[in-house]
Amino acid sequence: MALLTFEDLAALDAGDAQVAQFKEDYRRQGYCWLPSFVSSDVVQQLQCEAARLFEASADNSFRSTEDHTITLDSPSAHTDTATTQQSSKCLIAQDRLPTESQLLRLFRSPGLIRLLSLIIDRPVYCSDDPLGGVYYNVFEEGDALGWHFDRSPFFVNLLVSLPSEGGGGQFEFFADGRPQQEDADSDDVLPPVYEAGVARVARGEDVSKVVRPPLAEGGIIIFQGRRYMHRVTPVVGAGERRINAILTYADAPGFVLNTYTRQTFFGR
Ligand SMILES: O=C(O)CCC(=O)C(=O)O
Ligand SMILES: [Fe+2]
Repeated sequence: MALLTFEDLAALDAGDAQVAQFKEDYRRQGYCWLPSFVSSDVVQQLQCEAARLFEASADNSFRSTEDHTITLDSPSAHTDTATTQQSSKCLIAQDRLPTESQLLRLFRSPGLIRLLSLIIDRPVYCSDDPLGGVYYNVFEEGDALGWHFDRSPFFVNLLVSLPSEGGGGQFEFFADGRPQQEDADSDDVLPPVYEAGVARVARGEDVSKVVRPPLAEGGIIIFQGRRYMHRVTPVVGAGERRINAILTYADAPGFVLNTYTRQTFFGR
């Protein structure tokens, strides 16, 4: 596929073959990949910005370390301990970004919002959360995201800086998507047969359908995180770092995080 920059993509129309391909990828394989979404200059600016914020003050980021189930609940006495997952990472909240940040500009750009709406086939709006609208994730040695299903239907993830070869920090997902639920309220319940399958993957017993999309710095992955179980493998090696930015969009204006989520991931 020819590499399309942000400017090329922002100009695409609903009837464009490229948009149809992204839509089809997203629907059929659970994700679509926009390589080189931002130019290498912008990638470098974002790398510098994130590193500067991260290193300038411990107050600029918050480290969360959690044990959780694959549906992101707290493990209880009834949880199969072999499927309990560990996640740890540091987040740099949106309110720590300088007003002139390219990441803020990208997050709010009408071109990206329009493109997303076309790909996922419904209107999307920027999250209004002052901390969790758009934020950097920093994974250092030993950090990872355990296997999980997201609470929100999709995520938009810009890869800013990847560890070197062999340094881990790989995004992986289980190719069997969870069956679509008729009843939106039952969304957190996994059908028993399906649950047995994902438990084998979460226990590391079955990797036959684990997919590792080839991601690269500067690209964006739009992923159906509530339908497909996914993880980020541990970062391996002193000094290795993985930095990505999550851009949060909602199906209605005015979305904000609840107090619990803000406390857990941003510490305030
Ligand atoms: O950073 C990634 O590749 C995955 C992020 C993710 O799973 C999440 O934010 O829920
Ligand atoms: Fe996720």
